[in-house]
Amino acid sequence: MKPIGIFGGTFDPIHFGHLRLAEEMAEALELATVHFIPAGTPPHRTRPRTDAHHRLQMVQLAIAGNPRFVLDNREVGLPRLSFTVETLASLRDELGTTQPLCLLLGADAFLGLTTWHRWQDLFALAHIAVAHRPGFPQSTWKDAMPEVLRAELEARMAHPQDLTSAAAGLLVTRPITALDISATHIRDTLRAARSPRYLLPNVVLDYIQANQLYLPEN
Ligand SMILES: Nc1ncnc2c1ncn2[C@@H]1O[C@H](COP(=O)(O)OP(=O)(O)OP(=O)(O)O)[C@@H](O)[C@H]1O
Ligand SMILES: O=C(O)c1ccc[n+]([C@@H]2O[C@H](COP(=O)([O-])O)[C@@H](O)[C@H]2O)c1
Repeated sequence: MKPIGIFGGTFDPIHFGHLRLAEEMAEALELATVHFIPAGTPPHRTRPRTDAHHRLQMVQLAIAGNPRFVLDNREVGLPRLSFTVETLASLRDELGTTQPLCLLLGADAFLGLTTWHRWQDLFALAHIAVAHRPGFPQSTWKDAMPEVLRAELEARMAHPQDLTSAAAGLLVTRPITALDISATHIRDTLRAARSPRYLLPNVVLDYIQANQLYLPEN
């Protein structure tokens, strides 16, 4: 059974770094689908400045036309913090115990994994696939990673083709096209009244402009 990719993010706004990660991981790991799950109230950072309905809409516009990409709004409706372990548990309840699930993370998110709520339980619910990200070269991961996470990496390291052999519990790391794009940079660019064109899809930029998001005073 092909794995289903789970890709959570604040997506404030979604950009080509996110979309290439999802596309290249879907191809390399032969994912059936990738579920984009915008965070409601993320546990680890200040509340996103942009309303969830705008972030959902921008993801919807960005992934339209890609038959493998799906928008999943289960986190934004939550009246509380959205913890990934709970999101994966709810997906597991829906999809059954045998369906391989694969949580997609950029390297920066992976390096912070031990700070996540019940992080060690994540491996019982899904595989984890880590994409390289500019600024976080793999040669520095070992030093940047707590010893407990390094032990998990060594014990669980697998190849993409192994992900169909179990429903959860394996770790893969993949180089992807290095795009040094961040939502922070896009927000800063817009607030400075400069153009972020070609860092994100035109439909998303059109939406941002039509809805006057990321203005200098916001
Ligand atoms: N350019 C990129 N290359 C690889 N992974 C990325 C890239 N941008 C984001 N990601 C990954 O996508 C996921 C969601 O990221 P997020 O929505 O926080 O985007 P961001 O650009 O890092 O945002 P911000 O600048 O607001 O922190 C995370 O796992 C993150 O590591
Ligand atoms: O569950 C947690 O404790 C947890 C802590 C930090 C981040 N996450 C999730 O990781 C994903 C990427 O986060 P971010 O900040 O890079 O957008 C997003 O889905 C967050 O909800 C989850």
